[in-house]
Amino acid sequence: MTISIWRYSHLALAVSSFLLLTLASVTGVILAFKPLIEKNRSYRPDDFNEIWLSETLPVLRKKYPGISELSVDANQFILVKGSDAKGEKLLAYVYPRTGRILGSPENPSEFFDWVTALHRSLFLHEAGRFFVGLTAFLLLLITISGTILILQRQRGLKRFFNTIVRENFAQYYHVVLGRLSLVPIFILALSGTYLSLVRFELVDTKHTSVNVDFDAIKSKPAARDKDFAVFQNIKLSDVQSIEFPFSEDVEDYYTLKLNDREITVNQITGEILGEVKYPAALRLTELSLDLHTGRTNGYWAILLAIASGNILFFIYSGFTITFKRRQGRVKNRFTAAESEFIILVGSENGSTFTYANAIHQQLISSGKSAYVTELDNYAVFPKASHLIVMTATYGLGNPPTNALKFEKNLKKYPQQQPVQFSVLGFGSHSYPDFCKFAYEIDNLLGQQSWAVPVLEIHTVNDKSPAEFSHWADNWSQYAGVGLSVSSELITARQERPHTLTVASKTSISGPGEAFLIKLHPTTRIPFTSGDLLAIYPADDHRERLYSIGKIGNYVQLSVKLHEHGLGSTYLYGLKTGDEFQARIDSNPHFHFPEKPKTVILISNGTGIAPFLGMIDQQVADSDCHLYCGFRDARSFGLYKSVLERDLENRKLKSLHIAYSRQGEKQYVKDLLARDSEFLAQTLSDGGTLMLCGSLSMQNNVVSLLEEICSKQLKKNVSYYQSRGQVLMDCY
Ligand SMILES: Cc1cc2nc3c(=O)[nH]c(=O)nc-3n(C[C@H](O)[C@H](O)[C@H](O)COP(=O)(O)O)c2cc1C
Repeated sequence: MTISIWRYSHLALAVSSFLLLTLASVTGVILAFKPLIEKNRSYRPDDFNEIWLSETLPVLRKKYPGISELSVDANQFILVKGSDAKGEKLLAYVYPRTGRILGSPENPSEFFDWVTALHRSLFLHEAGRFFVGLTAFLLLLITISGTILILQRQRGLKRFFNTIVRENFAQYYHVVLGRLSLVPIFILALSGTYLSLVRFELVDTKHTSVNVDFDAIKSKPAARDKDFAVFQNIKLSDVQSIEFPFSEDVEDYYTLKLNDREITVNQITGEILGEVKYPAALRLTELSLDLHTGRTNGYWAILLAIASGNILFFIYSGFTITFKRRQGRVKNRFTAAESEFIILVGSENGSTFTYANAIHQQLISSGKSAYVTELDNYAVFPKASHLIVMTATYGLGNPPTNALKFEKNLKKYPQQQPVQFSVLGFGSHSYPDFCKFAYEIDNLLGQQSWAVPVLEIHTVNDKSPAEFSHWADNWSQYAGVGLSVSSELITARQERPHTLTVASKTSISGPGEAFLIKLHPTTRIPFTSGDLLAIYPADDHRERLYSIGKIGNYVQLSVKLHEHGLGSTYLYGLKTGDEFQARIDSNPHFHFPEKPKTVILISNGTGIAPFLGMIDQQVADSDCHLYCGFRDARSFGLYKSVLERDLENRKLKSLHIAYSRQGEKQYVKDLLARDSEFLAQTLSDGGTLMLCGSLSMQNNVVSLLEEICSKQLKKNVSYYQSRGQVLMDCY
């Protein structure tokens, strides 16, 4: 069953029972102190477990000839009733071996009686008892659904006690304490439910008393009571109560109510006159009482008090979690049908809605029609020009509960006009399948004919505001929609702290061609290949990002000159020795693997830029392969000599080039299809694939990889993406 059903059941049960549960828990905590206070009076003989009836009954009867009854209470205090040697009323706790009086029973505490009545029946008699019983049963179901939720969260029994990822205080302690108090709460709930069933006679605990055949009672052979075999074989610890013979007449006998049966004993001969075993249900009732009240064991009583206290905490933390989840819900001003910007959210605990709402509000305040909804509400959006998907990942890289139907709906409702999309994954590196569901959605959208990627997928680790604002900056640039920088979540990032000097630049004959530009940071800045250079060509808010190849200590960019291109025209206009202000952003998700196995670099066009740096940073005999696509041999010419040298130096193990406008007219995807077995082997051996270039190349390559992975590895690409084995930085 899916996580949602269990979660909703857990919540529904908690909602329906929380008032009574609060009352039962508060009174439960108080009542747990009752046995502790009672046990504090020490009338329990130290050798309680060692005393045989033959060692105590004759002594007591001799000392108190008028004794009528002996009972052993839950505290293992021995109470005798009747009259003493002087004929006075006897009601006292005694030491059973000597009959010495230890103390008298105190009047029951009015306070505890009051709390007990409240706990058992809410002072509402039978109706109250029914509701209390029902609450115990609901608690049992809450415990079961809670256990299943923990099992799902921890991905199985083996990892049940593994570390819990701390999302927030309420969530963390709800699970941590839930795991610890699971057993006592389960026992409390089960025993409480059972006792209610007994109370309403839905469980049959009746038993018949022993039938004594008076005609068969013998008065011979007489024996001394201390020699009775039956007394020599029963310990005081097995006894609930004993009725003494009323007189010395042979027809009066002992009645022994033991823990598991009742027997009657001839007082002259010691012969057993009759025996009745209690039904299992009655024994279970006693056990339930012991377990539910902690009356027989002080440590258990303390544990019950803690568990009851925990229930109160679960009520608080459970509702806090639910409240947080609901907090993020959205109020839309526009309908889905009239909105240009559609924001789809996949969220389990609501935090992703906070980010979606921030973007929604900014779009609305800049005069756009925007609509936020859950991923499952995906449909045809007739006016949409932009689709933003923000989604969390749960469990084994699964969708959150409000995104389960998305894939089906996506196939069912193709958009009728081109829609630009961008996917932002929310996740945590504490889980092995980092943002896996977001990768899946990005790949799925990439395969839709109407969907036009605006940006490479971005991810946000542990709700990092910096990563979120990085995406927001990029999206706003590429989608051409200004997002106000006043939002708390989206920080303005137009700082240009780094000064760079142009060290060299290659020449081209005109727009459409690519050039290499080498820049030298004037101060020492830690950076590496795959990081990004942000420039502000018009000295305003407009930012252009370029992927860096680190060559020695130089920042090398490979740039295609676009006619009227803001960034490329600016960069091509720079001369050797010129200085300008920019910013180098670390881009760790696209760094060369630290402990590389086989690494396959895949690019088209100027996407080769970071790879030139990565290859340059290798040592000889590295297991690094480059698959790159160009229009023709001329466009490859810019990189030819460097790559041939890298091959010679064995920094690059193999080079595969596809020309799209020359010879066989191949794309990089065709080369990869040819070497599909090598790709599959690399992934299954833990190697890495890195993609840089155009988003359309990325889409083609991802669909090919999807095919290779499902056929040869029986996995989705997103599986490898979420494990950092398929890295992409496309634009
Ligand atoms: C039980 C649980 C399982 C999670 N599983 C994953 C996971 O497999 N991969 C991942 O990247 N993040 C995982 N996360 C992290 C969430 O996706 C991340 O915290 C996200 O920001 C939560 O968004 P939400 O509050 O909108 O649901 C998990 C979080 C929890 C509590």
